[in-house]
Amino acid sequence: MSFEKTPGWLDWYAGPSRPAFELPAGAVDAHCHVFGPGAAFPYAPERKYTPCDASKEQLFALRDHLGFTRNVVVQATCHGADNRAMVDALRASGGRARGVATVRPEVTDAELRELHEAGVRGVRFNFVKRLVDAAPPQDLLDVAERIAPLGWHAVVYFEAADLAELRDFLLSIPVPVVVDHMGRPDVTRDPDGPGFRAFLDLMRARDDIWCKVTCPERLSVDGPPALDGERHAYRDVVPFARRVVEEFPDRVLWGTDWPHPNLTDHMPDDGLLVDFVPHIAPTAELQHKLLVANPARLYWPDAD
Ligand SMILES: O=C(O)c1cc(C(=O)O)oc(=O)c1
Repeated sequence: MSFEKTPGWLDWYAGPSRPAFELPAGAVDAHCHVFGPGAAFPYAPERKYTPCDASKEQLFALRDHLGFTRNVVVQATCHGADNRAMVDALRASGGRARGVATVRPEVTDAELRELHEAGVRGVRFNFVKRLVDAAPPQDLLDVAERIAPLGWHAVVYFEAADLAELRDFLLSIPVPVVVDHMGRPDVTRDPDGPGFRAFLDLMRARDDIWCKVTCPERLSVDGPPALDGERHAYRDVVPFARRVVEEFPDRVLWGTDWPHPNLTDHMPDDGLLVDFVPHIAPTAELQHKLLVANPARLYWPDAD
């Protein structure tokens, strides 16, 4: 099957630079995706965008180029609940990738076990309206009950404006919760103001809520973008991410978000994106927790 990508959609950046920041040994890119290729793994009929292809081989090449050891491949919404492309990447990784799946309430226990055996350790609940038609909360809670015995967690993606409405639901999820992209704060606001305080309060409400301090390229309003050798990209996002890293050093994760779905303004150089890390995690200890120890605890708890 051949697909035509959504107009205005930018392809991922080929030939990224090597980061100036040297990643610690064992670093995990804890948020990235594969797209298709569409000819082998067709995009879902219910998708809200059609991406360019971004294969597992290209993901693994980026991992090696940037200096990561492992990946967490998160099911992208363009594949709906068809996890085959993501699972194919996990199986090809030789144990160097774990996954987060999207499942429907009717998923069988045998299917969940098969996903587990492939390396899946979580499910994704998405509330971003431009990406999905959100499932009824009770369906999601039923799924969460089903995955609890497997030791999985729920990855949730929502907009800051929807947090007040979602808060009680999020707090009722009976497994650990990982919030994508800091709950998408409005970085033109004060990081000490009510909007981001509501997010930090959510993190404080349970000690098993984690946060991905990811996607500065999506959240930034005044850049400058991680392009053309820029060493201080996305400065407006730094106070938000750093706040989370410093208050919750043992519950933060970082990832590239490659291949950066739905960017229409600019496409970051992933090498320069890695150089964002020391701005938000300024000490070697914080960097090690963020990039190595935390993702290892969540995704490879049995590894030595
Ligand atoms: O903000 C986005 O557009 C976005 C989309 C997806 C997805 O389509 O799965 O995943 C992300 O992490 C971010």
